[in-house]
Amino acid sequence: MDVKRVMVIGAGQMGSGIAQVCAGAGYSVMLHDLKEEFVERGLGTISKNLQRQVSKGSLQEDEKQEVLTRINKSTNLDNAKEVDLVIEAAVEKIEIKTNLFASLDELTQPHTILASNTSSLPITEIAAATKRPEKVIGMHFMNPVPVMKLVEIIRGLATTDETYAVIEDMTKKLSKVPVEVNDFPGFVSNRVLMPMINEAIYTVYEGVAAPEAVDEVMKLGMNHPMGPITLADFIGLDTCLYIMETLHEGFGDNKYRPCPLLRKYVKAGWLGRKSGRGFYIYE
Ligand SMILES: CC(=O)CC(=O)SCCNC(=O)CCNC(=O)[C@H](O)C(C)(C)COP(=O)(O)OP(=O)(O)OC[C@H]1O[C@@H](n2cnc3c(N)ncnc32)[C@H](O)[C@@H]1OP(=O)(O)O
Ligand SMILES: NC(=O)C1=CN([C@@H]2O[C@H](COP(=O)(O)OP(=O)(O)OC[C@H]3O[C@@H](n4cnc5c(N)ncnc54)[C@H](OP(=O)(O)O)[C@@H]3O)[C@@H](O)[C@H]2O)C=CC1
Repeated sequence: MDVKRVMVIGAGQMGSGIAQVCAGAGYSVMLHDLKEEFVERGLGTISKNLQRQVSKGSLQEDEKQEVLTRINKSTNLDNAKEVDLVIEAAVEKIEIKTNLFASLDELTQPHTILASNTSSLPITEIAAATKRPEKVIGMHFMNPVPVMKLVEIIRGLATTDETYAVIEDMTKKLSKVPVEVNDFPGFVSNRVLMPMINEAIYTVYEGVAAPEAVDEVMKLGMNHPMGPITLADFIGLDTCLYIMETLHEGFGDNKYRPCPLLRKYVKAGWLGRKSGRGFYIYE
């Protein structure tokens, strides 16, 4: 099957990045969110990123316009009937994803592949909400999508080799590197990354060091491009908490208990960079 038309669900930081790289690689993209203002915000981010490339001379102005014209707006899920692939990048909540996938299964054509950009949730459970589990797969991009090379591809229990091959091929067409992993909580990326971030938040919670000091230790001592507290703010503290909850529940192991300070910040609406405040304050 040849993918030509893609719907990206969720115009947040991940969905807008995914839409940008798909349109940049020549795919026709529909960017979908619940409200027009969210889609507009996502398009604004894409336009800003492309403009940065124009300013640096790595993209021509007419190429930027071409990329933008390949992205259409959607606030009606019925539009999914027009596409060959859906990439879902809504919030990291299992009930939101299973509801979306059940609706998409009804709305889309039989050949359409349904992919989720989930960070940690079981692909097999998302697939079970549909009557086409063989065409459901995890396609996990990294943030910021236009920059990061990895796409972790996750097979659910019923995902066929054919579905895998289509997604692997598309990942390469997006100039990304696919890595295949199995369906266990947090897959590989967040099973390794998120406990480190959670532990870094514990060091702040327990008064071992200030956020700035924790970040400096990991940047200068371990050569990480961003310290773990800055990275948590960058990912979104809500997303970090949901991933820790998935690991905790999925493995039943106390070593994955989310730090109470992380919970407190999310309850306060301090979600990190995207809400203007997390461990740090953003203008
Ligand atoms: C939670 C999950 O499920 C999985 C995840 O995604 S976990 C998060 C994974 N991501 C990371 O770990 C990111 C860690 N941070 C980094 O790698 C770097 O800090 C960074 C790439 C984000 C920025 O790099 P930097 O060297 O500090 O900044 P800068 O020099 O300004 O940017 C480097 C390039 O990235 C681009 N860039 C930076 N931020 C960007 C953004 N948000 N969107 C698009 N492009 C961006 C810049 O335009 C620049 O592009 P060129 O090379 O073409 O000039
Ligand atoms: N942040 C990261 O670093 C990474 C995140 N991911 C995963 O990508 C997904 C999205 O994360 P991210 O982009 O950071 O989150 P954001 O909060 O930035 O964006 C999510 C978007 O999805 C919208 N949305 C929520 N529910 C629905 C729905 N039912 N239908 C359509 N749109 C909906 C939200 O709208 P509203 O604001 O109204 O809720 C919001 O605009 C999550 O599953 C996350 O785990 C994967 C890799 C990295």
